[in-house]
Amino acid sequence: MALQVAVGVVLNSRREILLTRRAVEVHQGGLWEFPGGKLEPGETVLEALGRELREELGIEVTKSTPLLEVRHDYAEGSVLLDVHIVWAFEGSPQALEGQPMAWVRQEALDDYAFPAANMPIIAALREQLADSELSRSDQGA
Ligand SMILES: Nc1nc2c([nH]c(=O)n2[C@@H]2O[C@H](COP(=O)(O)OP(=O)(O)OP(=O)(O)O)[C@@H](O)[C@H]2O)c(=O)[nH]1
Ligand SMILES: [Mg+2]
Repeated sequence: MALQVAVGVVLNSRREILLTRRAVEVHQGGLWEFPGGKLEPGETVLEALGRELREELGIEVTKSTPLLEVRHDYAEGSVLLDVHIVWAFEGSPQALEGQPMAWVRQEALDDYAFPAANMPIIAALREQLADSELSRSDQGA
């Protein structure tokens, strides 16, 4: 069975994307990722997302929407990434686990090295952001 993982694409008011870098010694170490982590027994994806972002960044998610689910088979085992866009949160994100952190514009995501499972996330995110920009300009925002 695939390891279930809750993943958050956290956006700020400038529509920049929060990336953190995985520690060198862990699975997919040294690569950039979206914050998140494994579901604990009995937890829903949204509960896990809230807990992981609280633990890793010290923020409270106040608005999120599902983006996509990605299954990927690594040599070490399969993961099922349940990815949500975090449109709003309380608090100011800090790298509480000492991980490097960066706010990155969508156009600059190609400059960062991600785990292989993340490629479809970035494609879906770009579509979603393009759609939300269109609806924002429709509303004169
Ligand atoms: N958080 C996160 N995990 C990802 C991403 N892409 C990806 O393949 N993964 C994989 O998902 C798995 C679980 O993520 P994790 O290591 O963050 O889990 P966690 O926070 O619960 O870790 P812990 O065991 O240190 O508590 C890892 O095997 C990781 O390589 C991503 O963008 N974000
Ligand atoms: Mg994690």
